[in-house]
Amino acid sequence: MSILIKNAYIVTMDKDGAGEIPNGFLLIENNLISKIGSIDSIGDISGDNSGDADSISADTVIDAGGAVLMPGLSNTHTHLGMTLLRGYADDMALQSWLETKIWPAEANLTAEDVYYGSLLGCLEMIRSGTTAFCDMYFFMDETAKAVDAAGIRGCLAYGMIEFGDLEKGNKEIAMNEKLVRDWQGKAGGRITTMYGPHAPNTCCQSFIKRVKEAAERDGVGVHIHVLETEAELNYMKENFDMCSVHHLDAVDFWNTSKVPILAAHSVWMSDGDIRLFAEKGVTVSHNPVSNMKLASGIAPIQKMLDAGVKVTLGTDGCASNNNLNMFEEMKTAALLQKVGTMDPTALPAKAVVEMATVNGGRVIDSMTGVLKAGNKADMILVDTSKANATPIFDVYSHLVYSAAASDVKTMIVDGKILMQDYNVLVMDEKEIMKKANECALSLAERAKAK
Ligand SMILES: C[C@H]1O[C@@H](n2cnc3c(N)ncnc32)[C@H](O)[C@@H]1O
Ligand SMILES: [Zn+2]
Repeated sequence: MSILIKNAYIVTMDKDGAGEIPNGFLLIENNLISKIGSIDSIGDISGDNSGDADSISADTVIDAGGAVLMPGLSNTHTHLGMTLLRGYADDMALQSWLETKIWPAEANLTAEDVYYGSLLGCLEMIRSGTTAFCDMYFFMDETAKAVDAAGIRGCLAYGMIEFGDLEKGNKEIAMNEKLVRDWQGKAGGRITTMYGPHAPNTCCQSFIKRVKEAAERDGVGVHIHVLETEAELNYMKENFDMCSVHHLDAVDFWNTSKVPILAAHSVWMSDGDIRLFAEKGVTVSHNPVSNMKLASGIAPIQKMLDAGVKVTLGTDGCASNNNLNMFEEMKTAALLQKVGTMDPTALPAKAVVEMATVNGGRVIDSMTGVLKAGNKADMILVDTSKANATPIFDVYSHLVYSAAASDVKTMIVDGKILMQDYNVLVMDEKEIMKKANECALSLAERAKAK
């Protein structure tokens, strides 16, 4: 199978390579990018001198019509099944939101709920340009099945909460071990796994240490929430005389020499915490919309980037965002850093696009996030024949400040077309929305009845 995309404005995100290719073409063979270049210089790239893209043959030819062709976006922190709880409880602080609303509702979740919630999430991601995501939730077999069916890429962790209860901890770890055993590398490599200890204030230190050892044994990463709120910071200081980062550093948790660590939020980081994350090579998933909605605070992202921390972008779950829109997330990330530091030069547009593509891609699959020959064929076309795309002086500025998620018209993941010219080819949209809505209403009914 081969696909040729021509007449595209290619944003490769390849720092050492092509950069932007205004009149570009890209050839996909099976699941890989095999050629990429400028139509104007095609003789140099294809090896023949016929001078136009038509000289490259492909099973399918997509004329991009001047649209932006770029790496698919990576959403590095989600709880996909929570699409069912979109708008279930708003305008609250994290702790009371979790304890009085979200956890009681989640106690009623069924496998079917998470299956349809995950499919709905995949649909929303396809429509808004996200080709890959990192998840932490429950009934993860169901999310894996949804990812398999939808054709996107997912890095799945089971969300473990043990509150220092050894017996519960054993059960939780066994669930995550099973997820790794059953799904690591499945769906042609589109599904990978991680361990998901929920947070330093919901899992005890010795449990998190154990989880890290299991992850190292299995060769998969760890996805954890850390320093999301000031309340967490205060709780850790009161109970352990240390912040969450140092509390876990005491058991060498942040050491990434064997497996990667993905730290969601990292809002209440001290300068010392930032240095430690930079030294250890921890990746931070910044989730600005959720942080603003729950009034958790402003993560010092520009400081982290300056210190050399790897930073990616995520939406968090649909109950604290309340969508999976990475375009909205990119714009919010840029605006929040600027107003948070009172410096309009903080987090410029291109740095944000890097977070959402190169950096996020690297966490999920090292062969994604950049459009170059040899990488996996995960990409999107962003329509530029729109009022909000006229004119475009700078493509990164356009993508961050004026593009809309609904401008994404085509998506290819692992060499397969999932959406073409706004038509989703991999699922029955109406049916999935109907099923997910039924599950959501029934879940809310069950939660209320208790
Ligand atoms: C995996 C677990 O994480 C919870 N969860 C969802 N959103 C957040 C957040 N912003 N911070 C901490 N936990 C969260 C889910 O509701 C689930 O219980
Ligand atoms: Zn979260």
